[in-house]
Amino acid sequence: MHTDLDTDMDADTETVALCSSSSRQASPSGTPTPEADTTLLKQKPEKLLAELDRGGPPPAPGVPRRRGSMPVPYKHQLRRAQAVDELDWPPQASSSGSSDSLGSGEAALAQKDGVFKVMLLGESGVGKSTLAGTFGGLQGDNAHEMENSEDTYERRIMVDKEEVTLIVYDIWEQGDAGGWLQDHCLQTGDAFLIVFSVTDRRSFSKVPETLLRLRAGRPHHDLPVILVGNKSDLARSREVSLEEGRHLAGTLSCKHIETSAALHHNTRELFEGAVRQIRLRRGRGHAGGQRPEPSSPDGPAPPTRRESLTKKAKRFLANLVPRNAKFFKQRSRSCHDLSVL
Ligand SMILES: Nc1nc2c(ncn2[C@@H]2O[C@H](COP(=O)(O)OP(=O)(O)OP(=O)(O)O)[C@@H](O)[C@H]2O)c(=O)[nH]1
Repeated sequence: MHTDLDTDMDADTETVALCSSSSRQASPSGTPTPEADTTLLKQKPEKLLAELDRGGPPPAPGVPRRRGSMPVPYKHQLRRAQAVDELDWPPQASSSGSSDSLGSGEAALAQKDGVFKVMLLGESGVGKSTLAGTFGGLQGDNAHEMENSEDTYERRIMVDKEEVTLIVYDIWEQGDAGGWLQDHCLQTGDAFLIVFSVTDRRSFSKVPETLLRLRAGRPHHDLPVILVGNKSDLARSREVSLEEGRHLAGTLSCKHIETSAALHHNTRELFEGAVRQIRLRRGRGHAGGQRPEPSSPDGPAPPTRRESLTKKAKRFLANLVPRNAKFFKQRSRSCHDLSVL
C-alpha cells in the first residue's frame, strides 16, 4: 500500500495531482477508462433517500444540500452545475431517467446478494467526492456514463471473476443538519469507507468517533469498515503517517488503505476491497455463522463431571488469553490486506 509514491512526491506533485483529477482524459497511464456495461446513476437527494429507505416513507423535501468545501475537481464542478442547470431542483413529483429504474428494476435488483452498497464517510474536504468520482472510471475501456451523478455512482464491476453491482454513496453531511442523513447512511450501508486526509490530522482524529457511532447504531453487525488515508500524493503536507493509520485500524479492528484520489492510486484496490470485505462476511453468514465454542477448539464436549467455578474460570481464561492475543495480532497484521477478514 505504501509505495514510493508516498515518498517520491514533492510540492509540484500537488499541482499535477489536481490537474490529473480535473481531467480524467489526462489520467496517468494505466488508469482505467469507463466501460460499456457499467451504469452511472444520477439521483436527486430526495430520490436517493427514497432509495435508501427502500420501501419506507418518502423523505420530507428540504433545501438543496451543498457542502461548504473547498474547490472540487473540475469534472465535479460540472456535475454540480449541471444538476442545477437541468432544473433538477427543486425536485419534481415525477421522476425520470435512472431514478425511475431505481424505483422498479433496480429496486428488485437491490434485494439480491449481488448488490453492494458502500458509504463514504468522513470530514469535509478529505476527498470523498473525488474518490467517488474515480469509481466512475474504475473499469475499463468500454465504459460510458449513462448519466451524470452528484452523489451516487452505480456500476457493475468484476471482482475475482464475479460480477457485482456496486453502489457508492457520497452523501455524508457534516453538522447537525446532516445528522438524520448520517443515520440513514449508517443504517443502510453494506460497507463503510471512513475517509481521512493524511494531510489533515483533525480528520484522522475524528475517525474513532465516526466508527463508534457506526457500531453503536448497528451493534449486532460485523460491518466491513475500511479506513482510507487519502491524499497520499501530498508527501510534503503529510500529517498522518502510514504507520499511524495502520495502527489505528489495528486497534479498531478495521482495514486500512492509503489512496490518492487525484492520481487514482489504490482507488481500484479500495472499491474492490470493499466488495471482498462484504463477500467475506456474507459468505460467513451463508455458512450459518457456526463457530466452535470459544473455550474449545473442537467445539463443546459434554463434561464428564461437574467442575468447580474456580476451575471453570481458570480453564476459560487459559484458553481465552492466548487465543485473543493471537487474534488481535492477526487482525492488526492484516489490516492492510483487504482480501481477508
Ligand atoms: N492532492 C490531492 N487532492 C485531493 C485528493 N482528493 C481530493 N483532493 C482535493 O481535495 C479537495 C476536497 O475534495 P472533495 O472530494 O471535495 O472532498 P469531500 O470529502 O467530498 O468534501 P465535502 O464535499 O466537503 O464533504 C478538492 O480540491 C480535491 O481536488 C487527493 O488524493 N490528492
